[in-house]
Amino acid sequence: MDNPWRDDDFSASSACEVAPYEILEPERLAAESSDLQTFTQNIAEQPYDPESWLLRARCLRLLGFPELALGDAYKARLLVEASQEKSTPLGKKAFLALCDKTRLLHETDPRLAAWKHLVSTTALLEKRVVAELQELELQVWSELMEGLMASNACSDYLTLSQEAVLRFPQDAVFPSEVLNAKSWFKQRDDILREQVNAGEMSEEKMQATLHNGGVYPVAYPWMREDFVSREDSFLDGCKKEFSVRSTNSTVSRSAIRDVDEDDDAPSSGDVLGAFATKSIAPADTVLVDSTVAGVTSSAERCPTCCGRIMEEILNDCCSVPYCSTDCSKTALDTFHASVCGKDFGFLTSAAESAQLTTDLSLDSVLLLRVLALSMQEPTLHPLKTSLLNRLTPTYKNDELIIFNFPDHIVTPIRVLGELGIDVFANAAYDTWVLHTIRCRLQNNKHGQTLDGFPGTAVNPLYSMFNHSCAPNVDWEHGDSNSTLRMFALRDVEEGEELFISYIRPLTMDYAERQESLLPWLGMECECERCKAERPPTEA
Ligand SMILES: C[S@@+](CC[C@H](N)C(=O)[O-])C[C@H]1O[C@@H](n2cnc3c(N)ncnc32)[C@H](O)[C@@H]1O
Repeated sequence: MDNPWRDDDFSASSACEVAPYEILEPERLAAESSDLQTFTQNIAEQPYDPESWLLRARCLRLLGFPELALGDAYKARLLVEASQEKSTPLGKKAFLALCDKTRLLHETDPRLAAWKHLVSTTALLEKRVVAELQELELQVWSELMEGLMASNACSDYLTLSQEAVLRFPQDAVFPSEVLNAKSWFKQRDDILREQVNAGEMSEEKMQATLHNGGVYPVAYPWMREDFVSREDSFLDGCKKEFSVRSTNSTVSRSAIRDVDEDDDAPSSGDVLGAFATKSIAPADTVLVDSTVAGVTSSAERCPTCCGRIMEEILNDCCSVPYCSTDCSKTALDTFHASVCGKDFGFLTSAAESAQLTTDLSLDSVLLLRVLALSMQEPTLHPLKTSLLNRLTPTYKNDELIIFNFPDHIVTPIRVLGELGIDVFANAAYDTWVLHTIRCRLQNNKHGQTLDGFPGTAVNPLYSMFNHSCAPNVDWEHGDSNSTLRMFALRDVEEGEELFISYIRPLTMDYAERQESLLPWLGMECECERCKAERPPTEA
């Protein structure tokens, strides 16, 4: 966020259905984006001052990024609550930060000169800060509610406003927030119920929509170019990975998203795909791809490959069992050191009750794995580490990415804390980084059910395959682990792009396929079958 703001293709993530976001007028935008840099700088200098986080939260919401505003407002809340207790190291640091700031302001701001006597002794200063904290706390809760509204998190808004009324019974405003939230929730419930009754929406989707908010996945305007697209060196490295795993395929630039029909030039954009390097016969293996980050609902499977553990293999450091010496070594080399001895029971016990591969509790365990992997490449920014650097999100997307406060703000911040990352002082794991990681995972992970246990995984080479509604490749994995075998569905010629299908069943008609694919593609499917079936008005 301390990088200069890229004005060119800035779009907001806010998608509030009750008060749609409007991009600020240029002058206001310039002022807020400059404030954003100032607040970011203030946070870098004094990360434990809750007020700086609150100010930046407000600024981020006004700029159209409520999911980030909520991250900052939640950090402000944690700091306020800790400093009210003062018993923890965090509380002491936060209280001290506020005391220092208050004293300095009274010493240097001419408008406060007349009030200097109010902070002239330590006891007076502390009394003043305690009063400021009460005021700050109310502002933080109000900001959280604003953020929840702007991120469409109607259900969380209702819960938080009800909590606010209990926590601040004297406050005159919070009861009206509850009324607002209830009326919004009912309105949403009625609209969705009508869609279910009309057969336009499944009951399952209705419940997810009712209880979750959503934001547009966007490239944040302060992101460096190499966070938005991958360098050529990545392509070279990925070609080498293919050459180890496959005798008949490689990765190269794909023209799948080049919608300009007259342009015959190879794609210059950052869109890659898998290609046959020789002819491939039906059922022949294209490649075998082991998972780098796979999780299941069972705590009893191998942490590395999600396989069954027939004979327990242990490392020297702790009693976590693996299914093989390869897996125990991979764990040590790539992620285990970051989690060893730490308690993530709150995540794994939630995941154990997952019924579907899309359960958000599985996503949280996957996020933990990905963070643990990135921490073992400490010299790189998390978004540049070997797994995350390869994954692309879909930014040009009219479809919202699910967002809710417990799963996407509270849990990730707790996970980072358990991993030993100071979420206040370590900007490398700021909320925009976490949210970008989520968008990348969302676009590249796949569901897996092993021996009846639902799970989710990212397989590094599989994630390079584009989609076609008439695929020439399919993939399978047994119950034994998350390793995927990709195989040809028909004769494939040398040089042909290799496509899998992201959706099932492929018997769906054109419109149904587009709807199912939108979350992944963010545009109409550009495969040959869809191009041929596209209704003439849209061609
Ligand atoms: C799993 S990734 C595939 C590899 C990706 N092309 C890359 O460069 O890393 C999925 C993304 O590829 C693009 N894509 C794949 N199939 C597509 C299709 N049929 N039409 C348009 N875009 C497609 C979309 O941007 C999608 O979000």
